[in-house]
Amino acid sequence: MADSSDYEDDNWRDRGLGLDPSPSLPNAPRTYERGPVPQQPYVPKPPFLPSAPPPPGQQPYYEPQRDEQYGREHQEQNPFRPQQQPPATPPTTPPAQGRPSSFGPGSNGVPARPPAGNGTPPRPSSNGNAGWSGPAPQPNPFAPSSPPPPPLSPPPPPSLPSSPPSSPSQSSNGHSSNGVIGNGLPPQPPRPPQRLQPPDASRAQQEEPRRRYEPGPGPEPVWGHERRPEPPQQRPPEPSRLSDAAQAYGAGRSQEGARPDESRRREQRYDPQQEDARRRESEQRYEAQQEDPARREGERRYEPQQEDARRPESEQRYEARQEDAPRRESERRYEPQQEDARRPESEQRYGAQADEARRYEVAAAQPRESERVVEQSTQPQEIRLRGDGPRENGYLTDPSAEYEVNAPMTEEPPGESPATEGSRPIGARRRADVQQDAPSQVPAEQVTSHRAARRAFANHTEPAPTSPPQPAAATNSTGGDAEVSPYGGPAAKSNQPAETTGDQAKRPRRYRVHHLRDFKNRGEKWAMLTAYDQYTAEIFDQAGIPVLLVGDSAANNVYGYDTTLRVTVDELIPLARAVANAAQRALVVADLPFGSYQASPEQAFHTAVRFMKEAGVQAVKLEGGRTVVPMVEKLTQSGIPVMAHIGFTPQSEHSIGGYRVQGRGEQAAGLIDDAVALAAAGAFSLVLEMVPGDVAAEITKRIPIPTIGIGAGRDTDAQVLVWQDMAGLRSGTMPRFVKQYADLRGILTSAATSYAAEVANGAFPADEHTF
Ligand SMILES: Nc1nc(=O)c2c([nH]1)NC[C@@H]1CN(c3ccc(C(=O)N[C@@H](CCC(=O)O)C(=O)O)cc3)CN21
Ligand SMILES: CC(C)C(=O)C(=O)O
Ligand SMILES: [Mg+2]
Repeated sequence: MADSSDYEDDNWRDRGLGLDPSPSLPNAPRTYERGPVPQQPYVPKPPFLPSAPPPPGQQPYYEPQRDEQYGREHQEQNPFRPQQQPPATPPTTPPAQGRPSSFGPGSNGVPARPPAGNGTPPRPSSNGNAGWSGPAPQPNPFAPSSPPPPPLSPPPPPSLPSSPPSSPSQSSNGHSSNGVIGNGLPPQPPRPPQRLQPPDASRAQQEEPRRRYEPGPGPEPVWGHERRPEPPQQRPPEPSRLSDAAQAYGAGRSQEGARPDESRRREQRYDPQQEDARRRESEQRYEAQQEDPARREGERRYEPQQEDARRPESEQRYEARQEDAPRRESERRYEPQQEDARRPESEQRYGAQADEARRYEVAAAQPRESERVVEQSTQPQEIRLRGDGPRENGYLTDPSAEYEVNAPMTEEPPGESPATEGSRPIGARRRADVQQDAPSQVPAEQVTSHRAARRAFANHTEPAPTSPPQPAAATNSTGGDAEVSPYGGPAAKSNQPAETTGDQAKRPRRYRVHHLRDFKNRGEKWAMLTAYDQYTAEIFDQAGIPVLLVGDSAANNVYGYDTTLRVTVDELIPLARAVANAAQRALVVADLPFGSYQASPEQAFHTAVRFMKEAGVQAVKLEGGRTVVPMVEKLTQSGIPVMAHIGFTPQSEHSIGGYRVQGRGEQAAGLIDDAVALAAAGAFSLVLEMVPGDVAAEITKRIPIPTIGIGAGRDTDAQVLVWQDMAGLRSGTMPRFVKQYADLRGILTSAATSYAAEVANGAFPADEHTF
């Protein structure tokens, strides 16, 4: 029986459950991560990581020394860590041996690059051989020399552990919370017992659990999982204990076939013939578009001189992979509403975007003679976005102080003169200044610039009703949920498309936490994407993505760091501001960076307030299980919605010991406990990263808040992917859970190559580009 002492004395941390007792970084400073926290002033002690960056200009960031710092073995586990390149390897040479990946060449699903001479210059690096999109994609930077390490525990059994979570040896996995438990590190200070909610159901029956986010009728415990709108006879019995849960889970599985819509979906997923047909249909439509003579004048303007409708090699490669390569099981599982999301179709629906893509593709098939000339210019540049500059780390210098002390805000009216800008903190500028560039803030009468006009056009050609599968949920709870600020101000949004017909009318003005809860209640799945800038935010927002995450994955997808641990609050806030400003409907969530919330609930509060004030996000996300329950409580009680994140928590990769699936075998119980505790603490949703599918399914049933899976199977309430993975912008080895829906990298490479070639051969600029 897990009583509150399980949490008060932190016994649960010490139940080593098959964890590597000596994960990486035994000597790493832990000041930010686990300091003797709450009462002590927060004093940054840089360098906070084992390898402080070198002074500017001294040595390359990814110097070999980092091998020594982290160890070769660890580095090999990190698919995001830019590695030293074999200098002799030519850029177009695929890796001889790579970690098995569905996106690498060879046996992993990506056909080798076709020979040159088909109109598209060779890509500097093919899938499967490059690292993050950050610094210097070089030949084969990620070809590991050994296969990934075996998982900590054997593959998950067909059913969940049968022991109740009250068993001390199983009620926690020891590190599912944040990956730093049970590894020999000093325990954290005890937490106030009254704040913690035991996850076991027996206690739930004795006490009225918190139901902050519990929707729907019925006096169910907060960890009840009767949330999905399934026929009552199909519901498994309410599991009050884990053993029951396992039983119920099994029952739920066996009844899957009884759910006609579900089984139909799965049949479709696994029907290659149907898929082929859909693909060909899509391609035909796409080809028809290529011939479409009805192009807008404004687009002709950008048309290259030498029209060549041949699609670039990049697309052929992309499609070839989709068609020919043996697709992995995981890809099939994650197939969205099948071909709906395939590019040609979506291009058709998004007319303007399709034409734009075509322009690029036509351009990509341009001058071949000059390829050799521009080859050099298309080589990956050594762009080191990683800051060598001052490293303030973005942490509050004094989290015990009031926010206003740390970052004073001057709430000045929008019309204020910019003359005072320099003297104010970034946050003080707020939207008054930024909104001019934010599509959501530009009134129609101000649409005078080319960009603004395009925005207005795009708004009028918003996604057709059939795409992508929009959660219709928002409707009921929002019906006429016109999100007009009662306080006036930027909520005018006069360029926002009118809520007219189709799904547009079903979408709320702004997705809010309760809409996500409604989705879950109705069994409607939805997608979250990361976004780090204005345009992606705008695009995803208009595509109907209800939640955008400004992830700390910006570390490796924007800043070029090797892990998310490096990104700071000060680095993330500007990105979050751009996204929040650009997103009209989406709920914008920002990750709290590593070190910015673990110290204490107060620290978490101050950091979250910064994101709310300075970036304008509507919610924050933080990683960890029961260890962060006090932080979640503090934030939610302060009016800050919190998205929790358990399973593989990248900020704890060094403690976890690499990129590993979490919650296998006996760890499952602890993970479930974490999920239940976080829901009880008030989190509005829960990310499950790299969690076995059956465990994620069980958690999804158990808690009333939406679960968002990434590498957690199909049974979570929602999915999330890093957008550069989803759209094929970055190269390199992809995690298994990634599916690429486009080849942006190929498109951009072609565009840049063609541009450079035309500049080189004098084709650009032409007369029409000249004033
Ligand atoms: N571009 C990008 N995509 C992501 O999914 C992502 C980021 N960046 N940055 C932050 C975290 C880190 N994440 C990661 C990183 C690596 C693996 C990975 O290598 N997984 C392997 C091994 C799994 C195993 O050992 O079982 C895989 O094949 O999925 C997974 C998640 C997810 N996040
Ligand atoms: C992968 C998602 C969930 C994330 O945390 C991030 O992008 O930072
Ligand atoms: Mg993150």
